[in-house]
Amino acid sequence: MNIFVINSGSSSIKYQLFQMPSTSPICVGLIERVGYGDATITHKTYINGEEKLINETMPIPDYETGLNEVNRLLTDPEIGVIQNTSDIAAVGHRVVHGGERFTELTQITPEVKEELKQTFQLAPLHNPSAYKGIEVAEQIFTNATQLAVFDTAFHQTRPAKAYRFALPQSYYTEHHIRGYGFHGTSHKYVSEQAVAYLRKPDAKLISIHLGNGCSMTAIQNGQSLDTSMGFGPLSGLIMGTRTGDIDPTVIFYLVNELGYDINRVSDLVNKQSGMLGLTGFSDMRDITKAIEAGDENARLAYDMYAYRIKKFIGSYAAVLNGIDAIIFTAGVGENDAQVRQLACDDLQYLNIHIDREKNYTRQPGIREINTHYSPVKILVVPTNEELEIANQCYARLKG
Ligand SMILES: Nc1ncnc2c1ncn2[C@@H]1O[C@H](COP(=O)(O)OP(=O)(O)O)[C@@H](O)[C@H]1O
Ligand SMILES: CC(=O)OP(=O)(O)O
Ligand SMILES: [Mg+2]
Repeated sequence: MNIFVINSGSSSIKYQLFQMPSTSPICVGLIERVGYGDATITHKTYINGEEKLINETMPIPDYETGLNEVNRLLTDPEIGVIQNTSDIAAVGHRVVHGGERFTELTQITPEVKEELKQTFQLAPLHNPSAYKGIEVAEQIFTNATQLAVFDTAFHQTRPAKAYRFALPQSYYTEHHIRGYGFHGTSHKYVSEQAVAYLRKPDAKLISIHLGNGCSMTAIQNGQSLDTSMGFGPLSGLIMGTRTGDIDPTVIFYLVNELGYDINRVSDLVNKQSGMLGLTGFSDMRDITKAIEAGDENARLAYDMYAYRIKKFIGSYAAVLNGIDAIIFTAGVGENDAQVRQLACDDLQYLNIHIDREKNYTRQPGIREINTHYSPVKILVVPTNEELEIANQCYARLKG
């Protein structure tokens, strides 16, 4: 059975085609810079043990164009991996925000789509593009079962004391205003990998997902106890273009004193802030280059980014009453040794000892970067949200 997974992000589309139940990827792809004239497609296929790589740069104005390009590559007579789009049994969609309504994997129906539209305001960078991905996939993969896997689902186990806000009761009961938490599919996947690696099902884990969006989760017995993102994917850590935690008084000031309307505030805190606002770059590789070139703003932004992570490590050590392992994952977490170093340095009090040499040595797969005497393990665990989604979809189809 073939399952196709689409992970529509704020400016990227990640996709993978899996042969199930073996979980072998038949094709893995990434489109970056959707919405720009110079979008790039990286499309890899794996057939009979042979890997082929296709790189293309072209204008991709929207998600529909992007997914049609993916369809073209999948079914191309020469390099295609499927003969016909009906060879795909299911399409799994990553949907970032499920609100209170969607707490587990859900088959997409016209009613579900209507309800998904109600979530656009809650995750404006993500849910509209996921919705678009669903609409296009329904047109391309007409015979496939369309399933949605929500980032918020894994965080359903959090206790009320962790997810409730200190607003009057009715804001929760009538308007469902509460913390939801995101990147759940990734936190679930990497924490399960870590549990298997440690051979400790009740491990106390702090999972640190550092991609474009960034979040941290405290996990025990495979369950999320607390997480740094809230009502929408905006709070907590400093991110590529999002502020993370800021004092809400700033927003009153922008509106009342500087005359901003609320859409401008939303654009500012979601799209113009974070590392982009501080340095002019949202990609950590560009920021590292700027630091090497002596850019003081980039240095400060980088220190702020790591400092915020360190503060959450301390906070979640308290939530968990101890730590067995810290997990770094996603684009920055897996690749940026200096961020890991700064976030874990000087935490001896919490029994965290990072090994500089191991940290800076690159290796594929799960790896341990703590010193041999460190009571707390520090792990780099590559995430694979698409594989986690494919596994969940397969389990549902098998009944
Ligand atoms: N070698 C690297 N060094 C530092 N940062 C990297 C490296 N490779 C990727 N990144 C960072 O990873 C980010 C993307 O991570 P990813 O997990 O793919 O995010 P998302 O899924 O949110 O798009 C990029 O913005 C970039 O900052
Ligand atoms: C929820 C979220 O921020 O997702 P991403 O990191 O893919 O932007
Ligand atoms: Mg991501």
